[in-house]
Amino acid sequence: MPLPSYALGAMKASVYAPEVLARGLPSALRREQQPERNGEPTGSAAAAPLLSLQGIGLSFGGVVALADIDLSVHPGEIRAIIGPNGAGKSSLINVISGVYQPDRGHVLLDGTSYAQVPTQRLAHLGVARTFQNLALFKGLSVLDNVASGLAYKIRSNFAGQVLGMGRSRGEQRDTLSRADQILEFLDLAAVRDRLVGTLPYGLQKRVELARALVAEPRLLLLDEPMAGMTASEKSEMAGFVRAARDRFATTVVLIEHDVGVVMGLSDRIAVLDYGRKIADATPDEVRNDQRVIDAYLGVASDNEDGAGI
Ligand SMILES: Nc1ncnc2c1ncn2[C@@H]1O[C@H](COP(=O)(O)OP(=O)(O)OP(=O)(O)O)[C@@H](O)[C@H]1O
Repeated sequence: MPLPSYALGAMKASVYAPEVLARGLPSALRREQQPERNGEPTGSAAAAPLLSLQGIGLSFGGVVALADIDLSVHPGEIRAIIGPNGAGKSSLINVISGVYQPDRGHVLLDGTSYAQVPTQRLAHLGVARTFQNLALFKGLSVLDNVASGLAYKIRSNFAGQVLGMGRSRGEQRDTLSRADQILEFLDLAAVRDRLVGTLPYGLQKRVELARALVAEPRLLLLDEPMAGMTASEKSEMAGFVRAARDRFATTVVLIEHDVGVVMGLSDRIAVLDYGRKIADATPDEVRNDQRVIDAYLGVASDNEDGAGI
């Protein structure tokens, strides 16, 4: 479903307006609220990376979408990937989720190369994702949509499922119970039996998060989770993403246009520009990185009076 024009306008404005990037963030989103482990933020560089990208290159005809991208994301980290329009964010998340095969380089999850694992088996490795444009079953209930996030685990055969016999009955009970737990966790229990298509857009985005989370993935990929949302919905969603990381120890990689929200939510931020990674650092470092400022403004800013991202 295409995003409403007001949402696109807001997203582009947030990309190009440094004063938006520098704005104050709701206290619920401030980084000091994130959990610590032995005095270090969760996702510290001390642990081995859960996700590693090594020398990723991807072209579409003559267009270089990604060039020599390295990325290491550690367990429990919330990592944002940002960049101006056309920078390569979607291409990168599609490479990580196995939708695109890179022309060059390797994607490793816990040391295992994706090249050795068919894309459809990523869920079994513990990878779940949401999509930029909602990919929900609009004619099904919220509960059924969330339960579908566990479909890859159903082992019973088709006849067993249709007849509600044997192992399938127990599986069904377990699936629904887990879906109900996630609905409770994401404050969606009140709309459990509503058809997804009848819900406001912001709630549909949250249902998609619930469907990805129900399998308790090790790696959660979020493709513009706040796109089209109001400011308060974005703030709420950021809180849920952080809560999900805390509760399930999930590692989160997200791309998002609203850099103001990203700054408050992420442990580290990788910045792409024309398919290259130009920065990979903490929000504070990224905010003050001249290459990043230039990429977003599209001009050198020698005469900036300290206004950073
Ligand atoms: N399927 C495709 N076919 C041809 N070119 C593509 C395709 N997907 C992406 N590109 C090109 O690759 C480059 C990177 O695009 P990508 O969509 O990954 O950037 P992005 O940072 O996600 O942009 P946006 O913020 O506008 O969504 C762009 O030049 C784009 O036109």
